Formats: sequence, structure tokens, C-alpha cells
Amino acid sequence: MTATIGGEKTMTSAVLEVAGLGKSYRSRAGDVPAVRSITFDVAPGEFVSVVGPSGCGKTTLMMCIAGLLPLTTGAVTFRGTPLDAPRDGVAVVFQDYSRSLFPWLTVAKNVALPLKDRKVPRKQVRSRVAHALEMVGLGHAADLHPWQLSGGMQQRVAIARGLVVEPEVLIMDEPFASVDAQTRTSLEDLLLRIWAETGTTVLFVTHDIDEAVYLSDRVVVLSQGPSTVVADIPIGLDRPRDQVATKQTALFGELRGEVYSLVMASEKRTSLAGRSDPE
Ligand SMILES: Nc1ncnc2c1ncn2[C@@H]1O[C@H](COP(=O)(O)OP(=O)(O)OP(=O)(O)O)[C@@H](O)[C@H]1O
Repeated sequence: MTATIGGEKTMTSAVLEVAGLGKSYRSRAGDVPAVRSITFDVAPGEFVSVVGPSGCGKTTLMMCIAGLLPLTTGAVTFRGTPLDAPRDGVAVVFQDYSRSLFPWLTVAKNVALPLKDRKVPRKQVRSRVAHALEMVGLGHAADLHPWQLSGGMQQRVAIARGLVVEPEVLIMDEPFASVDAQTRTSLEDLLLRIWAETGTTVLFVTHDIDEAVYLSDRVVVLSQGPSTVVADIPIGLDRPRDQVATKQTALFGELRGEVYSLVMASEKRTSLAGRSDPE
């Protein structure tokens, strides 16, 4: 496949391939489809966002891709091998930092958790935790507890915990949805800086279309659930991006409008389909 990385076109093979992924939940009333059939791939080092109407199955899709939920149909491959269970090389950051951090552990111990089962020597654990905390600007907070930190700082701890395993792919499910608008923009820029420095591939779910366009190389738009891919839009904005200058460009406005229209059209189609015709 051809990918645009750092503004240059390169021939690459995908690091992550999602092929015909479908997922239904079991209920007493029968199987309830959440994701119908999703196909896309992600090249090494790409930043790809997934957007779609509320409830279209974005979280379900990410849990399936991360190997945390079994698929009903289709396949996910990571570097060409099936990804059907949590794997080294793939880390996940969730929206709700307050439920994903352990309040009784220090920040450093929270960040070190994923290394526990990996038999990493203690000295290396210390240096990797220190490095991950430095990357998110929390080098000074290692001995504090999560409850002593602001919401934005707690989410940075959760990001450091994802980074400590030095993942090839970082999956993020609405990671900034629970913080205020100003904190959100600084976390977006922090993430872009880490992405550029580490070369980690990022697969990012968001409700926020501006955020998806601002951050990404590509935006994958899903239909209303059970979802399929309705568009895969390349985001040709220059990098590095800037919260003011980038968002003032005509191209940003066009891309934002295009993604909005697709999501709105998808929502409208569903509400029309759900309305019974007058007799
Ligand atoms: N564990 C579950 N059991 C049964 N149904 C579920 C389960 N988890 C999610 N669903 C259903 O699957 C569909 C997709 O949910 P999901 O949370 O993946 O969507 P989403 O796009 O992430 O939602 P939102 O935009 O609100 O964050 C919804 O109809 C939801 O009710």
C-alpha cells in the first residue's frame, strides 16, 4: 500500500489490517449486531482516527482490534499475524482514567504495571517508567498518587502507562473526552509531539470531528450501528500542526465540513429508516 508519512509518500506494508470485522453481542432476545463489517488498514507510523455517530460501535471496534473482545466475523492482523488476544506491541488507553488508574498505587507504580508480567529487570523498569513519565511531562509526579493530580494529569499517567511498553501501535478510545476544552488541546499537542518523537502508530477514536481532522493522517468515518466504513479521508494538512494556524486554513475548514456532512448524513439515514411511514 501507499502511505503518507511525514509528508512523503512511501511504499509500506500495513502494521494493522482489519478485514470484514463484525461483532454481535449475545442477549436473551438473540444476537445484537454492534459492528457489521469494517475493513481498513493502518501503515506503520500513521495517525488514523475513527469517527461516527454516537453508539455506532467505535468502542466495540477498538476492543476487538486490541484483542480484548472476540470477533464474530472477519479478522484483525498485526504485522501479518492474527491479533486475537492482547499482544505485546499493542497498547490501549481508555477514556475513563479514573477507573483505569489504581488510587492506592503511586503514579510510578501505576505506570510500571504493564511491565510486571513481562519479566523486565527492575533497573530497566525504573528507567522505562521514568522515561515514559518524562515524555508526558510528569517526571516530577512519580511518587504522588492519582487522586493528588488533576484530570488532565491523570490522563497523562494513563498515556505514560501505554507508552511504557514501547508499543508499535497505540489504540486510544476517546482519551480526551473527560477533560475540559483547554486541557484537551494541550493533551492533543502533547500526543502529537510524542507521536512524532516515537514514530508509534496511533489508532484514535473520538466524537470530536475537529480533533480527528487536527490530529490525523486519515479519518475513517463509520455509519450508524451496526457500522460499516462510509469514507476513509486523507488529511493533507501540513505538519507540525498548530491549534490556531492549522484550524484557520481553508483546507481544515473543507475537511471538517466533509467529515461533518458524512456523519450527519449517516445519522439522518438511520433516523429516517427508524421512522414508520404514515398510513
Ligand atoms: N457488552 C455489551 N453487551 C451488549 N450490547 C453492547 C455491549 N457493549 C456495547 N453494546 C451495544 O453495542 C452498540 C455499540 O456500542 P459502542 O459502545 O461500541 O458504541 P460507541 O460508538 O463507542 O458509542 P458512543 O459513541 O456512545 O461512545 C450499542 O448499541 C451498545 O448498546
